[in-house]
Amino acid sequence: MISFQHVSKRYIKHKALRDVTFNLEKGKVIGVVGENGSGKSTTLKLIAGLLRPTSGEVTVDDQKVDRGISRMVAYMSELDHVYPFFTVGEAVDYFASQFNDLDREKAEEILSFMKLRKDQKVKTLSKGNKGRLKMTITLARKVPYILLDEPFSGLDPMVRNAIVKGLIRFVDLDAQSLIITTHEIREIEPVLDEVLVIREGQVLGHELVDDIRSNGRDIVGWMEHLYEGGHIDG
Ligand SMILES: Nc1ncnc2c1ncn2[C@@H]1O[C@H](COP(=O)(O)OP(=O)(O)OP(=O)(O)O)[C@@H](O)[C@H]1O
Repeated sequence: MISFQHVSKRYIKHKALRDVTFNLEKGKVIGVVGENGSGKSTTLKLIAGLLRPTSGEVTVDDQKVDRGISRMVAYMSELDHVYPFFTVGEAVDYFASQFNDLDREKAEEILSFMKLRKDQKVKTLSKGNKGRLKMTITLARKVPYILLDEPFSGLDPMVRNAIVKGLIRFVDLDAQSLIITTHEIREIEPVLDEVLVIREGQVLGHELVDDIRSNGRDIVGWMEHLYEGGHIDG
């Protein structure tokens, strides 16, 4: 379980998260959604141990997050982090040398699903294909928590649905959780178990998708309702 207890994060002047408390259970696909600048990436970076909370505590499976957390958490950032002169195959080899939990067989399977060739140079890949490569490298790691920050940016809408479904195929929900920040709520809705809505650094809503549906709403309808009410919990 991932747990935030009264977590605040301040960047020099700006308070990106304000006294946030929530738990994310294991074995689920969780969407972290909200407007630009609401604090979604900051939340993921705190789980990945790339940032430290200004106050409060973040734990993963009861372990306080520190640098060693990379054994439990695979994080895919929004930014380019793959050396441009590598081929796709070399990029996979490089990350396999950095993370001994990277499953090469699975990486090959995902590359072929993503329609990437191992001899392609990273610098020649389109933005969408770079995104696919980053997703491949992250999803191929055998860790309990996989974090994807805006994985669909740059992907054309025609393939987005297929990629969303593929994501699930490559996650072992008996042993792994997938946590995704996204603005593409409608595309991701079919695979989500749980949604966490962040607004201006606070938790605006946190609900199981089944519970949202049993109230006769879809996620977008539920979010509209939340934003209208301006209800803050957590
Ligand atoms: N390194 C930084 N230094 C200063 N301010 C930052 C830094 N990173 C983020 N912020 C600010 O913190 C707030 C939350 O940023 P964050 O990136 O977590 O939002 P987000 O919800 O992921 O946004 P988006 O949907 O645009 O990616 C924003 O106001 C942002 O400008």
